[in-house]
Amino acid sequence: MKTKEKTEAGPAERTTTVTARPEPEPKAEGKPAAPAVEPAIRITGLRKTYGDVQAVKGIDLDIAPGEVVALLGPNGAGKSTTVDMVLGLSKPTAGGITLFGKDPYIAVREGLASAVLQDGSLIDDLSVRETLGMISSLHKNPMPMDEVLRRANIEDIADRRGTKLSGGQRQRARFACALIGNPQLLILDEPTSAMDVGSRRKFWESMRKFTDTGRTVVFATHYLDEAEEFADRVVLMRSGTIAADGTVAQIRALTAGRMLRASVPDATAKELGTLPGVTGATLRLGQAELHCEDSDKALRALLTKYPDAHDIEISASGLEEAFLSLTAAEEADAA
Ligand SMILES: Nc1ncnc2c1ncn2[C@@H]1O[C@H](COP(=O)(O)OP(=O)(O)OP(=O)(O)O)[C@@H](O)[C@H]1O
Repeated sequence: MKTKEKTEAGPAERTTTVTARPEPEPKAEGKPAAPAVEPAIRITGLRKTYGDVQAVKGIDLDIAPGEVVALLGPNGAGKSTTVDMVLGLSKPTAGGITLFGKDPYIAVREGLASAVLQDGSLIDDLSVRETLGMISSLHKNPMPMDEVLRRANIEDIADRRGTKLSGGQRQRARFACALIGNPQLLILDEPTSAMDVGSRRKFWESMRKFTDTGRTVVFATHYLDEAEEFADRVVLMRSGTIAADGTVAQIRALTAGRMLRASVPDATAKELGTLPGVTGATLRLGQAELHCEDSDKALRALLTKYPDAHDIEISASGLEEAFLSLTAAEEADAA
């Protein structure tokens, strides 16, 4: 595993890159026979422009077979545009993509790669089972129907038509459509956005079983807890570039420092923000969150100035803080 930090010159293209590829697990018995040498996804110099909008500004990315990668970024960062190109649904303006060494269109046609997209639809006049049966007939090595229904947690709605499904049920049915071809690479664009808490949990349990078989998953999400819990690597996009790339721990570490939380009566965020050791402060209903470069110094200063402060907690900065800090850099660049 190698770690490297790189800061490029131009502000719009500035990139903090931690390259840290978790070694893929050795192949267990029964794992799909992916070609060992080819990356599951190789992206080189990828660009996409829509008129004046540069949605993707020249990104390079390798994803190894067996990796589970979360694609994060604020709205408009270029995640969906990248995913569409990876799946061969839209053409790059420049650059190249291969999936297991093949053109994306061919890899998808051969059933090597499959996707759950934000706006995919089902066939309204068919039941979920019938739709799955139809898709299954197009594939060489489909997953058995019972296994798909179980993995996608849709056994109870298999005989319902597409029109009779709720948003979360449709999302699970679309997941089943992606699974039925038995793909080695699954790409998910905000896969749980319409799901309730229970369905989200079941979805990720099922996904864990899927990746335990050595397959590759790339998912775009706005739920940082999903990335934190599930991904072994995070790629953070910002303004069409890759702002950070590494394990969750490495991305977290990009925002050095700690978070000090406390109940602080009679304070203002401005005063708290000027305490020694504190780099930023928020205050809501007496609950303070202090971003600290030196939490020991900050704690001493806090208790000296506010002896009534209580319920104090100090923790390492989380992925959310890293995300906010790395995307705040974008706002600063834009200003
Ligand atoms: N078909 C299109 N025509 C013109 N501009 C587009 C098109 N699709 C995307 N864009 C623009 O490209 C940029 C990247 O959009 P994209 O949908 O890839 O972002 P995203 O990271 O997926 O955002 P979100 O999290 O909101 O889904 C945005 O500025 C968007 O407005």
